Amino acid sequence: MDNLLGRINVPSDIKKLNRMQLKQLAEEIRKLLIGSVSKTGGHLASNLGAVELTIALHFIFDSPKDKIIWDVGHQSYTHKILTGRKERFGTLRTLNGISGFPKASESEHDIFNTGHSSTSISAALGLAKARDIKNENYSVISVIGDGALTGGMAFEALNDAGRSLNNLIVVLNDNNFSIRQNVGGLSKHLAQIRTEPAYFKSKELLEQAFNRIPGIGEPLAEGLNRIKGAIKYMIMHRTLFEELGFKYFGPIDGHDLNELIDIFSKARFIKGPVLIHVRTQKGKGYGPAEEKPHAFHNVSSFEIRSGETLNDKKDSYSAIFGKEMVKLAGEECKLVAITAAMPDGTGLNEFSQKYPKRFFDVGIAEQYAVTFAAGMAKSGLKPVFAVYSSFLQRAYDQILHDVAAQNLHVTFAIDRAGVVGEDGETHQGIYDLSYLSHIPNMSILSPCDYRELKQMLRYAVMEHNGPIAIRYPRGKGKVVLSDIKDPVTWHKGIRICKGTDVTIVTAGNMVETSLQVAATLKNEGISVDLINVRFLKPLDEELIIGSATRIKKVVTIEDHSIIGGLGSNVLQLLNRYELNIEIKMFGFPDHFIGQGTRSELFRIYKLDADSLIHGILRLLRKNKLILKDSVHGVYLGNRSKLK
Ligand SMILES: Cc1ncc(C[n+]2csc(CCOP(=O)(O)OP(=O)(O)O)c2C)c(N)n1
Ligand SMILES: CC(=O)[C@@H](O)[C@H](O)COP(=O)(O)O
Ligand SMILES: [Mg+2]
Repeated sequence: MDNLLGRINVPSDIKKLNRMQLKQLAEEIRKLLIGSVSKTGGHLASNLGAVELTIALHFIFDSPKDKIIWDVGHQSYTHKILTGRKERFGTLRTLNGISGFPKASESEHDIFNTGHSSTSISAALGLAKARDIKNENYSVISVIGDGALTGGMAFEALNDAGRSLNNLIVVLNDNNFSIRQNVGGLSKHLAQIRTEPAYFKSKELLEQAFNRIPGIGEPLAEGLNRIKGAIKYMIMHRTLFEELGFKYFGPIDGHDLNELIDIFSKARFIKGPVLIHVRTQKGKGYGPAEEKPHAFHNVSSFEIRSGETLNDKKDSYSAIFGKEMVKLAGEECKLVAITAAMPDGTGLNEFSQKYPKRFFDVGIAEQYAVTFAAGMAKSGLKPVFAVYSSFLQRAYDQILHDVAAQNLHVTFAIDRAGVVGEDGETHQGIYDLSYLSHIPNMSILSPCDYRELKQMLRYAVMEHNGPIAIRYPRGKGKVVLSDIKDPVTWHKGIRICKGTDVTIVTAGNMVETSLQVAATLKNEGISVDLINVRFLKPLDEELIIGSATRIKKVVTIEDHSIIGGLGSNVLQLLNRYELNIEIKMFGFPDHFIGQGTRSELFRIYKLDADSLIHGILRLLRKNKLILKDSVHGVYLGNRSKLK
């Protein structure tokens, strides 16, 4: 059979295909998606469900003149394939490869960068308003999933869009699934529309129906009209979207190209905001993904025949956190767990099964989750909100205003803290310290291994009182990193090894790297005073100042942005005590950190052990601690490191 995908170089090439060919194109794209994502990993299930939807959009609309905005953007792979990136598709999510999310810098067809949920309707409305002010003529389309629609921002935009006089198209891609089962009243509303479509009718259809009834059809008197309205409400429901001012079309079969093309071709000429409700199946066309859409939401590389991945999810900080939560819940009946649509990713699945009444999935609603937790804490419960670092960015004011200002005992289990890797810029969790450390009352910890995570969680829930955050990275860690077993005590750090030449202040996953650095430097005759602060806030002033004043050379190492991170906080500490001590900070610089594996990113940003050793040696050389003909003969053999 003729390979149709080979003929598609720009989206307008699709318009040359007939309906049968479009169907074939969909199958070719599915094959490419499965084959390629099985190697690179990625958001397979969502993309398999959006193939026909994307083809139909590009068949009717003229990208980039018409502007398509993908909410979250994790479902934009077919769009990428159809807009000139099929040859590079094998580089998806890899270092210097194409992004797993829309990126304006990558293509003119990627109108608006996304990655975090529920932004597309706001952005689309902004673009549509700008179009109208500038008297331009094009369509603006937001494609949003049923999960993303649970985010507050989506509602704020729907509320405003409902009064728009000009065309704006919202395509609701409803697969009845978020990363797991979707939750909440809205999800129920959508399910009702899906299963009882005749019960819900658009206003236009209702009007037509009533106008056909003799005697009522002609609007003879206002009174009659009112009666008509009352009857309508008795026998029919309108969708929420119509109540908000949208013209509603649906539910449409999102895998039927004819239906999709038909509705899109009409929608572009309608005045005012339009919502097209499309039903799709997450994972469509690939058995294992249809069966377990959650497992193929963001899958690592897998074997196509069996659908099996090599990734052992049980060996991760998230899994250890989840296990410890279950244990703690057995001891403390006030403990409750909250997630914003991420029960799998945060490790809370077992908790949700064992303690369903104490588990709350609030949907993609981080802001609400924080204030919800504040309410619970106010009433004496001990809420733990497990959330990814980058998604908690959303809830800054709720943390400050609702939790910290009232000194409420809410625990923030901040997963994916530090660089996360392949998801790239939007997902790197390297800003949480910057947005948390300046908040009064807040304590922040970071475990260096699984044992510390368990200790810290226990401390946070059982002993602490007030807002407290524990930040830990994506993926695996060591079970036990050092034999120091000190209990977690508020603001106390630990000295892992005592030294005389340089102080290293670090925490979390960078303790492991710093241990390697210290061991190599020791071989070279440099002795490191290695401090694991454990508490990133408040810092162990005595320990840090003691070491810094004794050695006078401080290095900080962190998996975080330098600005507002551990190094900055140590510098402020030295400044507060008016100590003029040299400090060198190793962390991420002031620009967005792109995609790549975590180890690639550490290497590029000189946060791997080798680069850090090199950096510290340079610093010491500058300080003339290491002389050209050092007494430590070893240096002579390693002088290249000092250049
Ligand atoms: C603010 C924010 N919170 C959480 C996430 C993580 N997340 C990414 S996709 C997703 C589910 C989206 O569901 P839906 O919109 O229905 O898309 P589907 O995958 O079902 O196609 C979640 C929770 C995110 N990207 N942004
Ligand atoms: C699109 C999105 O935001 C999530 O799907 C995220 O990619 C999940 O990341 P993890 O794989 O780290 O859970
Ligand atoms: Mg969905």
